[in-house]
Amino acid sequence: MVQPELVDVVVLGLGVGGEEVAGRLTEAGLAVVGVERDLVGGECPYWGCIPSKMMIRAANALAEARRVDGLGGTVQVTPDWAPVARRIRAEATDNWDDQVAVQRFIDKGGRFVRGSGRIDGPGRVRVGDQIFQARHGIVLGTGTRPSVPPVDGLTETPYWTNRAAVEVEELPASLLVLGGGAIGLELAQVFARFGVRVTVVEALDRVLAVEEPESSEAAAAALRADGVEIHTGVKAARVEHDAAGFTLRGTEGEEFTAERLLVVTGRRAHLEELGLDTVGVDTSGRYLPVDDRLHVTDRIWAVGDVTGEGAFTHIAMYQASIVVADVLDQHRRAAGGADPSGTASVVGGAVGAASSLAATGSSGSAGSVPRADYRALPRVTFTDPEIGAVGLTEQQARERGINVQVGFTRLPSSTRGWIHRTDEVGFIKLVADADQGVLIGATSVGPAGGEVLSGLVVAVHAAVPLTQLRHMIYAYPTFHRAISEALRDLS
Ligand SMILES: Cc1cc2nc3c(=O)[nH]c(=O)nc-3n(C[C@H](O)[C@H](O)[C@H](O)COP(=O)(O)OP(=O)(O)OC[C@H]3O[C@@H](n4cnc5c(N)ncnc54)[C@H](O)[C@@H]3O)c2cc1C
Ligand SMILES: NC(=O)c1ccc[n+]([C@@H]2O[C@H](COP(=O)([O-])OP(=O)(O)OC[C@H]3O[C@@H](n4cnc5c(N)ncnc54)[C@H](O)[C@@H]3O)[C@@H](O)[C@H]2O)c1
Repeated sequence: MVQPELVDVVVLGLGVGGEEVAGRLTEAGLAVVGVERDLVGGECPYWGCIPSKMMIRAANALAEARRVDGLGGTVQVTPDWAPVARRIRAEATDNWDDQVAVQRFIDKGGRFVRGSGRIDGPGRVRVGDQIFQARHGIVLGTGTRPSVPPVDGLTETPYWTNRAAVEVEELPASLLVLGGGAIGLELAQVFARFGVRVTVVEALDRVLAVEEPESSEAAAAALRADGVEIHTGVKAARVEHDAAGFTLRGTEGEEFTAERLLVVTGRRAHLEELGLDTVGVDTSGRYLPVDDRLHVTDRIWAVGDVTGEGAFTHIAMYQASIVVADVLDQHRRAAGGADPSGTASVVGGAVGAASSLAATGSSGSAGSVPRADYRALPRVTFTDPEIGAVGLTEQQARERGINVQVGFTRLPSSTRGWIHRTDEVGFIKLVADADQGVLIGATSVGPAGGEVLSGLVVAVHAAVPLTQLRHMIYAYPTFHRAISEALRDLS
């Protein structure tokens, strides 16, 4: 029988959230074991946010160059994927090697274990034949994997997920994109701008259906302008693959063909793999429900995509800071002024520092542990135009029975939009709670929609009174000045 190693905390999954928790707790002097089966950093740096935004940056540069005609001369644009693929390998992913990230954690004093971890009773984690007993508890940052719909024939075909799309070195002539959400739209536009014939097939009646209907329209219009074919309301029935490529058939007899098929129909947490049954946690849901300090149950926390609070890197980081504060608070209480690391084994040289933390009392009391608050959750879909949103959509607000006011303005009718020649693209939409006199949601679509959003996030987060927002000075002629127009339109 293998003896368990006694440590302070085990972090299972070192993606965005887990890496942050493990690193900061280690820096604070706790004995931390970080377990990762794939690459330290997770989806975002290797197959998600960062490489996809490098692709978008390149595609937008092509699109911007094409806009020179009629504004300042003529430009002949010849797309070339090679520099994009090179940049993703060399600058973003180190050819999908996480050695630097692993070493960073070890240098902080953490103990790194490569492998698939599983909970094995209270406070206990098993990785292969190693067992760790965590004195303070376990943090789950195990993320999600692509959710592949049960379409006849699909799993037998060599379809792409986001990983293959990011790793591609030679572009196909044509691409079918199943799923018109954030990933589908961002990647569809990139590939279209590099000359790929792209078709998006979406089951719902509009793309980007989680956002305002006006956002869906703007995204669809922009992609169509780039040559993307968009089909909504299609229920995929069957997928076939042969030497010529893929055929996707819909339940109404629709037929779409392309050289490659990219499946981006959402993500799924694989809770059944985590051994949560050994601690009495129900895993029948889609995600792992957590309270506002990210507790799943006693001494088990979760961060990031696995919590289902929003699949965004900024959510994982936000939640990580709360977990770090909560674990340190628990650690200090457990120490009771004595050397708290005395009962834990020496892990990666971390021993001893925990007592200095207890002595300085630097992390505040239980009352100071911040609580998670998602009212002002920002989202940005990095299509061109960017689609930024915060808080509730109009429909969500109405469904909650709020006395809603809506303000809307089109960017092309603002001075900056007109100068910039945004054509028919871009708008600001505000959703206000008329009784409270504050904004509870907003959408900003335009060339810098994600950046313009920041002021609106502050307004929703801090519940800035509408009277204050109306009496603010908005620089002329900026894109964000359109917010003052939308405020005037609130009714
Ligand atoms: C194409 C794409 C583009 C995106 N763009 C953006 C963007 O622009 N902005 C944004 O905010 N978000 C974006 N996201 C979402 C973002 O990548 C995720 O929200 C983020 O990665 C979540 O971090 P996480 O730590 O929860 O999970 P992950 O990053 O998924 O990490 C979880 C880690 O846990 C490991 N793991 C799982 N189970 C175990 C186990 N049992 N034992 C050991 N290790 C385990 C996995 O190997 C993985 O490394 C994008 C995602 C994709 C796919
Ligand atoms: N810019 C960003 O912040 C960014 C970018 C990419 C991804 N992400 C995150 O990653 C998450 C996952 O992205 P995603 O695009 O895979 O998921 P998503 O849930 O955003 O979109 C999936 C889309 O696929 C559709 N769909 C589902 N089943 C289908 C089927 N059988 N046939 C056709 N369409 C189907 C859904 O209706 C939906 O529109 C997002 O929720 C987002 O939080 C964020």
